[in-house]
Amino acid sequence: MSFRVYFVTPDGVSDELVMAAVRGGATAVQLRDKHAEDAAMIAQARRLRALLAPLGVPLIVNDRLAVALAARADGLHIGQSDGDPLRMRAALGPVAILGLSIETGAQLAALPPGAVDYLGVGPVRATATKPDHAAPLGMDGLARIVRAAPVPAVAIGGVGAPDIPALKHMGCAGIAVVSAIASAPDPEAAARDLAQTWSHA
Ligand SMILES: Cc1ncc(COP(=O)(O)OP(=O)(O)O)c(N)n1
Ligand SMILES: Cc1nc(C(=O)O)sc1CCOP(=O)(O)O
Ligand SMILES: [Mg+2]
Repeated sequence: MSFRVYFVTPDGVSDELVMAAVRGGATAVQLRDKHAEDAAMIAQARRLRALLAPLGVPLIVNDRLAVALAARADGLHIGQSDGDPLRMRAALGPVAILGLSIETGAQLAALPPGAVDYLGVGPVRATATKPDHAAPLGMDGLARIVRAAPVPAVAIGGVGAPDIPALKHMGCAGIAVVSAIASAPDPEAAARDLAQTWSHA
């Protein structure tokens, strides 16, 4: 799996927007909707999985283990207060992709060995997309965590194309973005710009 351009969806995302991001070059998709009913999220995750699987693009579900299981998603992303990673791993099985948010060096130090496949590290900067975000790490704080990470780490929170060279060179496996794609006038072109910038960095 490649996390180079990891599209994290805004609430209420359309299937069309997700597919535009993937046409542009998004390599992974996280269905994140903080307000949808479980049933609606399961239905959308099933549709997206059917569209994305033939393209080799994994679908990760944010927060909701039951949705990930019901939709046979490729994986689940959890935060520090979303449950025990070891319990999630046991429920998902060994093949599923499990991601965990890391906001501090102390959280990284407490990571149970072997529990998760990747880390989402952030926020790099303050972002209106997640009003309850932790204190921004800045590039230096991010680099300290990324360099110590035992599994691939993606940068999240207020990041965009201009950050890519620095993030790639510090060792990030990719960038996870909402607004850099979803709020762009042309989401497909924005995803293409992120993917090409990553390739050339
Ligand atoms: C790739 C990635 N990294 C971090 C997060 C944030 O997860 P969390 O801290 O659980 O916050 P919410 O997204 O649930 O608001 C993420 N979703 N994806
Ligand atoms: C979903 C999410 N998690 C974050 C974290 O720091 O864990 S920041 C964030 C929102 C990222 O959106 P944008 O790319 O628009 O800044
Ligand atoms: Mg969460």
